[in-house]
Order: sequence, then structure tokens, then C-alpha cells
Amino acid sequence: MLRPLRLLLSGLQTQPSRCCSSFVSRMRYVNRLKEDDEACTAALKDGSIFLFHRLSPLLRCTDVGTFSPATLTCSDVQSVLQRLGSDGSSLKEAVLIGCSEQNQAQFCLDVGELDQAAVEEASQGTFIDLRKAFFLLPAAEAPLVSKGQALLRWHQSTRFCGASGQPTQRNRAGSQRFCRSSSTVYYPKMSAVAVALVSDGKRCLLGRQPSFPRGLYSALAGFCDMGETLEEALCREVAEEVGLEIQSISYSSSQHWPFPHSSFMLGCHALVSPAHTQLCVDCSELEDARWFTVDEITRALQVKPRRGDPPILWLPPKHALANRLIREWVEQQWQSKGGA
Ligand SMILES: NC(=O)C1=CN([C@@H]2O[C@H](COP(=O)(O)OP(=O)(O)OC[C@H]3O[C@@H](n4cnc5c(N)ncnc54)[C@H](O)[C@@H]3O)[C@@H](O)[C@H]2O)C=CC1
Ligand SMILES: [Mg+2]
Repeated sequence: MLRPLRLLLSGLQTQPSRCCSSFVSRMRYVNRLKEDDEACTAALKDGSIFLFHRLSPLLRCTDVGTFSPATLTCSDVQSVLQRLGSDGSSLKEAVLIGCSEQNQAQFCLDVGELDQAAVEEASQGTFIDLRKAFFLLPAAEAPLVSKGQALLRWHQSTRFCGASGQPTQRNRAGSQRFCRSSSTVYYPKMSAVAVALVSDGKRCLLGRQPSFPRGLYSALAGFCDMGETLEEALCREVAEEVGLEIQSISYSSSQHWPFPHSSFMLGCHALVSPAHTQLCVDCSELEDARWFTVDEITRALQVKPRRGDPPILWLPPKHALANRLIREWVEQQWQSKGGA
């Protein structure tokens, strides 16, 4: 079958184009690799690969005691696989995750079929559960690793078509799966979650679930229902969880959150009327919810939690969107105090 001219031309190009800004060319390059299997195969040969073992990423400890994701070249991975007696065919399972600022395509690969300790020894790294690894990594590197894990998990759980029950096939980049029998195309999925830092103008509202570590309070959050807007989801969640009606919703920022599975977190600030701040907590959802003053929050932001010694109030870690919302609120409170 004749391939479209666009794909033939793009197949010749195995590096990002230099005609536009480096960001634009990288984005277009990654998009092209998703569409063109041959270009993607070529990009893998020159690309970097992040290894996972049963969804735990391979990290390396630097000389100064910090952690970074172990970045291997394709030939590094080939020699690790050969040393462990694998024929290297599992490289076909690598999934495209992006393109580095050095214009190198980035892939992830789960080698869960191999002996974990042997791969660690051969690749000079350690596989660490993402719940720990995510917080050990610098904030700039954690999202790439969590994206890799999310894509690998999605492939593992979408092997069969929900309509026909037949096996699905992936494209080279791993950006979609296809069922020949039902002609269904599957794309990676994530659940939308609305998270709000609610304030009454002077205090902010935080809640805790029974599963949270002792002392931890966070912004209120909930999965968006089908058909809801972000605003509707926030109003419903806050009403359900603490019995309040919010207004003046303003969007802040978003993040991909890998726990427990892929969520697309949409973070907002919201207000309640100072006359209606009485909480009616739904104990089936939250163990507790409380109003906190800016002084309490400022103190809590300065506390470094130590193992076995939880402070009275412990806030979400820096990598979490809720932490960002809390910091934005504190900054805005101090600014308005300074301006008053
Ligand atoms: N990154 C961050 O800063 C924050 C992240 N989160 C994350 O947001 C997520 C949602 O927060 P929750 O308060 O637990 O949500 P929630 O208040 O909606 O309660 C969770 C319950 O919602 C139901 N549910 C509805 N749709 C679901 C879906 N697509 N997937 C799973 N469960 C669904 C389930 O019964 C589940 O037990 C959590 O996974 C949490 O880790 C929460 C707060 C801050
Ligand atoms: Mg909730």
C-alpha cells in the first residue's frame, strides 16, 4: 500500500527540524514519531531509555547523595539484555515519552521479565517503587518518570479490546493501541481530578483522609464525574465533603499525578462567604477538616517532617499541586496584609 507523502518525508527525518524554535521543533518531532513507525524505530536507536522493573523506575544515586533517573542509550540496554541472556526483542516494547532539550527521543521500557537484581547490577542503578522514587527525584525530573510509568501501566492493562475481547496491537511509539476486530483505537487514559484550596478570606480549609500519614492535611479534591465542568466538580466535591458552598473559583495550575493511577489534577482557589464557614464533614470521605490561619500554615511550611516525629500539621510535599496552591494562598495573604 502507498504511504502518504507526509509520512514518507517525515520518515527521512530522524532528528528535530532546525527551522523553528527548539521547543516547537521538539514538539513536532515527538508528534511525528507518534505517527510514523519507521521514524520512531530510527529514533529509538539514537534515543535514551528509562528502565522500569514491574513499574518501578531505575534510579542512580549521584556523588552528592541526590537521585536521578538512570538514562541509558539503546546500545546500553541492548548489552544489558544480552548479558542477561535476553535476545533483545523486548526493545520493541519501548514506549516513547518525549524528547530531551538535547533533541534526543526518550523512551521507557519495563524489563519486569528479567531478574531485578541482575538488571540493577548490569545497569548500575536501583529500581525504586514510584511512591518513594517520585519524592526522591528533583521536581523537574519526577514528571517524566511518572509519565513513563503511567504509559507502561496503560499498555499492560489495555492488552485486550473491551468490545471484542481480542488482543490489541500498539503502534511503534506506544501512543495508541488498535483492535483489528472491532476497529477500535485506544488512547492512554487519565482521570480528571479537581482540587481546591478553599478560603474564607482569612483562613484556608484543609482536610485529611484516614489513609493519610499522621498529621497530614491537604486541599480538598475529588474525581470529576462524567459530563461535569471543572467548576461543577469543585462545587459538588466541597459540598459533599464539608457541606459548604463555594464561589469565586479561580484556576491556578495543573499536574499529572501518578497515585494511585494516572490523574490529571486541576488546581483552583475558591472562596466561601465568611458568614457560612461552619463545617459539616462527611466522615465516610474525610476523617477531619479544619480551618487554618496563615500563621499556622506558614509555620507548617517551614517544618521539615522527620521520620517518627510528625508535627501537629504536616502539609503535602513540594511535588504535589496542593502544596503549590497552599503556597500561593500564603503569598497572597501576606501580600494583602502588607498592602493593608
Ligand atoms: N497532587 C495533589 O496535590 C493532590 C492529589 N490528590 C489525588 O487526587 C485523587 C482524588 O482525591 P480523592 O479525595 O481521593 O477523590 P474523591 O473525593 O473523589 O474520593 C475517591 C473516591 O471517588 C470514587 N471515584 C470516582 N471516580 C473515580 C476514578 N476515576 N478513579 C478512582 N476513584 C473514583 C471512588 O469511590 C473513590 O474511592 C487521589 O488519588 C489523590 O491522590 C488529592 C489531593 C491533592
Ligand atoms: Mg476527596
